[in-house]
Amino acid sequence: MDLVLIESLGVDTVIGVYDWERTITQRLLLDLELATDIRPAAASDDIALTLDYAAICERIIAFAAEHDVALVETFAERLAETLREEFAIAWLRLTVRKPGAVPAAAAVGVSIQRGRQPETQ
Ligand SMILES: Nc1nc2c(c(=O)[nH]1)N=C([C@H](O)[C@@H](O)CO)CN2
Repeated sequence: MDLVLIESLGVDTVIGVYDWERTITQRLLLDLELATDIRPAAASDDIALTLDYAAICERIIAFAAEHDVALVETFAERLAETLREEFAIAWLRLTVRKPGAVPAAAAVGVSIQRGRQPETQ
């Protein structure tokens, strides 16, 4: 299985369960592993035949700016659904970290996998 990677993408969004969190934006850090067969793009050197990580980052940043939820779980689930609808992603692992939410921890968050993991060839 081939993966397109996005590591530590910083996005700003309104997120949190407490009243004070409804009045500010907070930064989330996202890691994504996106399954796709990279061989057609590699053979032709054509961006149209792979997942364009720049376009996906841009979409994620816009998604974060226009959404407002309480839980990181909700953010992760809705983002994964949106990306799978809009891009040809067979399977993804999405990790959402909320740095500073718990002062004693470097970050807290969730990691989800959605879709069908392609067979390794
Ligand atoms: N499993 C979760 N636990 C908590 C969340 C969350 O989104 N998922 N959120 C909070 C608060 O918003 C916290 O991040 C504020 O510091 C608490 N627990």
